[in-house]
Amino acid sequence: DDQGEVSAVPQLFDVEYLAPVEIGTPPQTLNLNFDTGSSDLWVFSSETPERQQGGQKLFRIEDSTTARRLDNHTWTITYGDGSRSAGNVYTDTVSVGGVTVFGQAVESATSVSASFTHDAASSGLLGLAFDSINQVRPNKQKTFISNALDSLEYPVFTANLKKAEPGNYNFGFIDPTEFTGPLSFIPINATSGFWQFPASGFSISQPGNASFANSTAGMFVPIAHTAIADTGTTLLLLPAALVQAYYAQLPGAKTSASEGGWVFPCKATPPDLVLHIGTYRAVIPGELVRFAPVDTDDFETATVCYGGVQTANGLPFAIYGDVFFKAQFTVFDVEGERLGFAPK
Ligand SMILES: O=C(NNC1=NCCC1)c1ccc(Br)cc1
Repeated sequence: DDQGEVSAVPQLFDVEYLAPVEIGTPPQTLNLNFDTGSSDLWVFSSETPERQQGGQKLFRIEDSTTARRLDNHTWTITYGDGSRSAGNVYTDTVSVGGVTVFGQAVESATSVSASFTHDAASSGLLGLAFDSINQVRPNKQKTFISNALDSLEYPVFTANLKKAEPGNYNFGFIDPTEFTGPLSFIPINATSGFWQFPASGFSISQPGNASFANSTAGMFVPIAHTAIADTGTTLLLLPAALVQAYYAQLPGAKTSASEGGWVFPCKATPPDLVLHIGTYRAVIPGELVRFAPVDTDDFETATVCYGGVQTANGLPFAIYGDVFFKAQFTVFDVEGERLGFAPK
């Protein structure tokens, strides 16, 4: 019986974005991690072993009069960061932001890996990628957005994440008050099951100088890459050559084996990173690259900061994670298989 100390690292910085989901009858509200990088809706439940629970609110299956076991179906999933979960499958009524789906597959965890156990705030995940990569067997199940599509005014959802404060996801409409410039759409390739798109490279601009971002002053570095839009990943993970070229512009930036990535002096404000996506110029302000202090708990006293831009080592794609969505309002056009970006 493991009596070892379980140290909880306080989540002081935008590690993940949770939203309330109502499951069952009467509705049980759980905060789930909305993840455009996966396609399973799974929850900590009354079937999750106590030793693997870490304070999460549980979906109590036996308390829902509309929960139905999907016999002989199971699921198992491994995420890009190596975290894992697995279990049984039920169908039940699920509501998100006033949108209700009857008969939604709700995957109950009978096993979760340590990083999920130690994340008390998250009761599971709600996948928003394409049905093709749902992990229920022998019959794949549909995602919440796939099931909800016909009941939405427009077949879209949007992400409006923010630094150090709540953001929001909208389902079925585009709220023009949530972004400033024009929306720029690009087609995605859904063959992989992800929100996948090509990017041509990057340029650099001095912080807060948007006009500079569009001028030729910040030379364009043509490091083309394939990316996925993934709200389930915290950082912006890019090809090593691109990350190296970016941090080369930041005095004192270096890779740290102990911190597991690129770090730099906290006193410096990194240059803005401009990602070239088709004709769209996605400006990632340097203050978002200044992701978290490393040697203390606050930016004012820390000397070393951890970068919000890191290398997508060993991954098949670049991962445009939450750091990206804090800078760009994003439309996920499910029916049109397009992504729309706008500054905000
Ligand atoms: O798992 C992925 N995104 N979501 C989540 N990560 C951690 C918990 C949820 C992921 C998907 C595709 C690639 Br390529 C890399 C990572």
